[in-house]
Order: sequence, then C-alpha cells, then structure tokens
Amino acid sequence: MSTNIAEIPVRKICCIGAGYVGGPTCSVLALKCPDIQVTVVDRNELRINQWNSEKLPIYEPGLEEIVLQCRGKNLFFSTDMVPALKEADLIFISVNTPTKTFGLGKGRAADLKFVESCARLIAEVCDRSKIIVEKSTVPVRSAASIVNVLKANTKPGVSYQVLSNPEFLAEGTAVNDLTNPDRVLIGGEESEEGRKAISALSWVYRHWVSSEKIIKMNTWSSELSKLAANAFLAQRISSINAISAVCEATGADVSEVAKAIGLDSRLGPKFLQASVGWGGSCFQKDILNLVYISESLNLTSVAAYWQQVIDMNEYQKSRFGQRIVQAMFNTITDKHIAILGFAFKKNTGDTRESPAIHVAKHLLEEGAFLHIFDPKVEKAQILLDLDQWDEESGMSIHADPYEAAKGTHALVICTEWDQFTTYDYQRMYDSMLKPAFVFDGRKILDHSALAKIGFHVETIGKRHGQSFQTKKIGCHLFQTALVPFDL
Ligand SMILES: NC(=O)C1=CN([C@@H]2O[C@H](COP(=O)(O)OP(=O)(O)OC[C@H]3O[C@@H](n4cnc5c(N)ncnc54)[C@H](O)[C@@H]3O)[C@@H](O)[C@H]2O)C=CC1
Ligand SMILES: O=C(O)[C@H]1O[C@H](OP(=O)(O)OP(=O)(O)OC[C@H]2O[C@@H](n3ccc(=O)[nH]c3=O)[C@H](O)[C@@H]2O)[C@H](O)[C@@H](O)[C@@H]1O
Repeated sequence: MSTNIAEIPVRKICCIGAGYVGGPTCSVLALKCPDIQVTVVDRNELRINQWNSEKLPIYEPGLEEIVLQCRGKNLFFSTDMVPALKEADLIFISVNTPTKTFGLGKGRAADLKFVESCARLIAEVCDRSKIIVEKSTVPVRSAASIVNVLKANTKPGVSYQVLSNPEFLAEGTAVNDLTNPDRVLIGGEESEEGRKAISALSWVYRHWVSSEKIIKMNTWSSELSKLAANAFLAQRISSINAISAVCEATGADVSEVAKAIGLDSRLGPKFLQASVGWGGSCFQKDILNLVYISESLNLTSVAAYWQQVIDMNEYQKSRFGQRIVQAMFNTITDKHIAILGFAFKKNTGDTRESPAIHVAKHLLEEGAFLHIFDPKVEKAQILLDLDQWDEESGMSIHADPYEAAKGTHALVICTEWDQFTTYDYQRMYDSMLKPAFVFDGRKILDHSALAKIGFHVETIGKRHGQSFQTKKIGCHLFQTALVPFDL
C-alpha cells in the first residue's frame, strides 16, 4: 500500500503504559521520528518520576542514551493523562494484560481490565476522532471489545479506528529489536476508514522500517499471531528441555543434539538453548491465554497440546532443583548455596516468572541458606519475590559474586549473564566448603576447567559426573538416581 506522507496527520502520539514495552517503544519512536511528539503516560507516579530521572525504571542496553537524547525534545513522560490523550492523533494502549487471578477464567484467561479502563477514559475525554492502537498482547478478538466500549461511550461526532499492532521485542535486546524488527504487524478493519488508519500507522513505522517488513492483515490474524509467536518460541525451548532430560538419562549431550538439529535449515539454530526453564512476564501468561481461548472454543485437544508446553517448563524447573538436592547427598538442610543470577534472562533486571525464583524457593524449602547475587536485580525485588523468607532466616543478598560464593557448598547458575563466564572460579573454589559443587542451569561455564579446579559439576542435558558420587561416596541413594549403564 503506498502512503502519501503529506496526507497523514500523525503529529502527536500518546502511549498509555510506561512499562517494559511502552517506555522503550516510545523512546525509539521519538528517536526515529523527530517530527512527531511522543508522550508516554502512566498512572504510576513513581514510574513516571523514574523515567524523568537519571535512573530509569528499567535496565535495557542502549535505552538510556536514547532517552537522554530525546527527553524534553519530542519525548515526554507524564502522569497527566487527559491533556496528552486529547491532543494525540494516535494512541497506543500498552498496559499490562496479566493472567486473571480470580473469577471466570482464573489462572488462565487474560485480564483485560486495564485495557478496558483505557478505552473508557479515551472515550470519556477525547472530543475528536483518533486512531487507537492495541500494543498490549491480548486475546484474539479483543479489538472488538475495545470498539464496543468506545462506541458506547463516545462523544457525538467522534469516531475511532482500532488497530492491532503487537510488539515482538525481547527484554535485554529491546532497542535492537525495535530499531531492526523482523516484522511489524498491523491489523485493521477491512474498510476505507480501516485502510486509512493502517496507512497512518504504517507511515509512522516507515520512518525507519522498510515497507516489506510492515505486514498488513486483518485484526484477528494480527492478535492471534502474537500469541502464536510466543507459544512457538516457548514450545521450542520446552522441546529442547524435554530432550535434555533424555540426554541426562542416557549420556547424550543436549548441546551436541541442539547443534545437530539447528543445522537443519528448516529448523535453524536459535532458541535451542536448553536451560533451567524459560521465564519472563509473557510466555506463561500468553500460552495460558491460548489454552483458555482453545478451551472456550471447545478445542480441547488444542488446549491440551499447548498446556503441555507449560507443564514441561514446570517439570524442567523442578527437575533442576531436585537434582541439586540429590547431588548434595540428598540433603541441603543448613547448607549454604550461592545463587548467581536472579533475572529471568541476561541483560535485564526483570525477575517476572524468573526460573531463579522457583529454584530458590525449592532450595529454601529444603532448608538451605541462600547467598544471592545478580548484577542488575535490586535487593528489594529479590526480597519481594521470596517474601516468605527474610534476610535472617533464609538468605543474604550480595553486591559482589565472590562475597556470595564465600563459605558456601555450591554455586547455582540461574541466569546466563556474560560476566559469569569471566569470573575467577579458582578464587571462588578456594573460599568454598568442600566438596564444592557447581550447578550450571544455563550451560555457560567451561565445565572441564571447573572440574580441573576440583569442582563437582552438574549441568542441564548432560549426564552428571558419576565418578564423584559413585566412586568416592558410594552411597546407595545415588545409585538409584543414576542410569543403569556406564558409557
Ligand atoms: N515485557 C515485554 O517484553 C513485552 C510485553 N508485551 C506485552 O505488552 C503489554 C505491556 O507489558 P509490559 O510493558 O511488560 O507491562 P508493565 O507492567 O511493565 O507496564 C504496564 C504499565 O501500564 C500501566 N497502566 C496499567 N493500567 C493503566 C491505566 N489504566 N492507565 C495508565 N497506566 C496504566 C501500569 O502502571 C504499568 O506501568 C502486555 O500486554 C505484555 O504482554 C509484549 C511484548 C514484549
Ligand atoms: O511477548 C513478550 O513478552 C516477548 O516474549 C519473549 O521475549 P522475552 O520473554 O523478553 O525473552 P526471550 O529471549 O524470549 O527469553 C524468554 C525466556 O526463555 C529463556 N530461553 C530463551 C532461549 C533459549 O534458547 N533458551 C531459553 O531458556 C530465556 O532465558 C528466558 O528465560 C519473546 O522472545 C518476544 O518476541 C516477545 O515479544
């Protein structure tokens, strides 16, 4: 579709929601579109103050530079929602869409109360027609609900076009994902007005995204594509994690298997890193949402299929925790264990659904005392995530990895931070109790170098070092945990 820039009057954009999506997306938008004024609004005053301060509310490589360059020029953060909404030509709704915690669909359906309240506010305060862009991840056909709410409350003479424009950025690489997207989806109504709205949003993206990457489609396809993309990505990790369990039981090495699979050009090498399990704010909630939608449509086999992707992830997280206990002679009560990495992945301070939380809780329940270190996660966040335990009874949180390791029986790697590969593990080993264990839940360390130092090393998807348990300890408990043959 050709777009005539001069005809499209998008001069002011407002984004509701200054979170992990709204903040970075609008910062890049402001950087790439100096002719557009972008205002990000949020009802959370603390968050807005942080966006306006020197310490941004989220850590994302490359983001600070962009905010500093654009803030106060064509990028603004505010809690004053009404004027920003009234002035905007186009409004992004980028609020959270968590899993419902009560009522119909509890534990599975997406809670759209924040999206709905945005639609109500827009209809209440705006007195001229606008384009509303659904940026949040929502169940398929949500745009219809937004249209209904808007129509029922709209002022006379005002009309809205609602577009679906899901976001595919991943945390830790958000700036690069936004500046070089694989694709931009724009779903809209199949009408003249719908096409005009799609063109207007497309014009905004055309400031930096080539037209071949801007894919126009019907609204429901666009909404469903987002859920499907996350489900496929998570499914891939669950699949390699399922294979990792077979590797541990047989002597195959999951890294070798992943390499072999990934060289098939039909499959490709990405997202085949076996791990302690996937985390993050979206995979779980979006798949649960897909499961709920499928069940609601009486597609029970489809629902069961996607549910299994989540179940496999739960299995993987639990399996890792159990393996730590088993390897440490079936008891970790009163033992000191260092957890290196608490974020759900590297290059972010976000801990939402982090597998580290699951592992830490498992170890705490088994009676261990934890020493936690993460380069970017705030202490208060860790205490909040592990709120049943406090600093005296269960854990201490460290600002230095060597301090965290000192006097412990084991190191547990839960996040794949690059700097973890450069630490002086000899120094850590010398300060630890013996035998000293390493449990590498991310497969990032040099295991033979660690074994040379003297560590007993266990990792995902590789049969664990039998020699230590069977030859040196010889306890029957271990024999049962091991596979019945030696390679
Ligand atoms: N986090 C991520 O990497 C990605 C998230 N998404 C989707 O984007 C959406 C937003 O996710 P995040 O940015 O991570 O959420 P978030 O929780 O970091 O931010 C959402 C913000 O919206 C604000 N908010 C909620 N209701 C509001 C209202 N009525 N008025 C004003 N502000 C309101 C909240 O105060 C919060 O600051 C979700 O649907 C998510 O599934 C999509 C792609 C990537
Ligand atoms: O909708 C969303 O919120 C986003 O969800 C994911 O992004 P994100 O969760 O930020 O990060 P990912 O890189 O996908 O990692 C998710 C989890 O999987 C784990 N992972 C990833 C890749 C891999 O090979 N193995 C693996 O265990 C990561 O460590 C992390 O815990 C998707 O990658 C984004 O495209 C999507 O926009």
